[in-house]
Amino acid sequence: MSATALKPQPETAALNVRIKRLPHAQGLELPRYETELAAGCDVRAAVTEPLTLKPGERFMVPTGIAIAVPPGWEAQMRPRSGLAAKHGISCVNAPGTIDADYRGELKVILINHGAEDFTINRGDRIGQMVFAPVYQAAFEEVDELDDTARGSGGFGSTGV
Ligand SMILES: O=c1ccn([C@H]2C[C@H](O)[C@@H](COP(=O)(O)OP(=O)(O)OP(=O)(O)O)O2)c(=O)[nH]1
Ligand SMILES: [Mg+2]
Repeated sequence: MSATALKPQPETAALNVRIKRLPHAQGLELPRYETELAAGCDVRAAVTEPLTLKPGERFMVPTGIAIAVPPGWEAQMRPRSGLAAKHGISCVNAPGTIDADYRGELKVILINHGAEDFTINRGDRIGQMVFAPVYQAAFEEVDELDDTARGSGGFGSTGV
């Protein structure tokens, strides 16, 4: 990759995404990129009252928003590293997959891997969405696949 290609390209056009605020998200910030070149935009908890996750507990936390991901794209719902490092909070299904044809409320399936109770308040930034291009595969059934050096070796076959 050339040095030019490695430079940030702030002029890159953003992806247009329609977003709908649901009634229980009144007054909440919409997803936002916290820094100029952030990959993920933070989504907020649209809980009406504080929600406490005990160690080991999980909960589908509402975000109060619905989006229309453009065809050929997906949104990934990912954990925030600060919550993970400080409190052991993650997404059970990380990265969550938001399909381009999904129109329901976005939820963040949080789990408390920490040793302490963790309380989520209305408006807390609980996850981040990353938009990525996707292809659907056109599967072609065959009797044999081509040989490779790896073959069927996997799951640690190259050592640790
Ligand atoms: O973290 C997530 C993951 C998924 N979803 C929503 C959007 C996604 O398009 C839909 C279905 O997700 P997925 O395909 O991962 O779940 P599934 O268990 O396969 O459900 P379905 O049968 O509805 O596809 O649920 C979220 O709101 N948050
Ligand atoms: Mg699915």
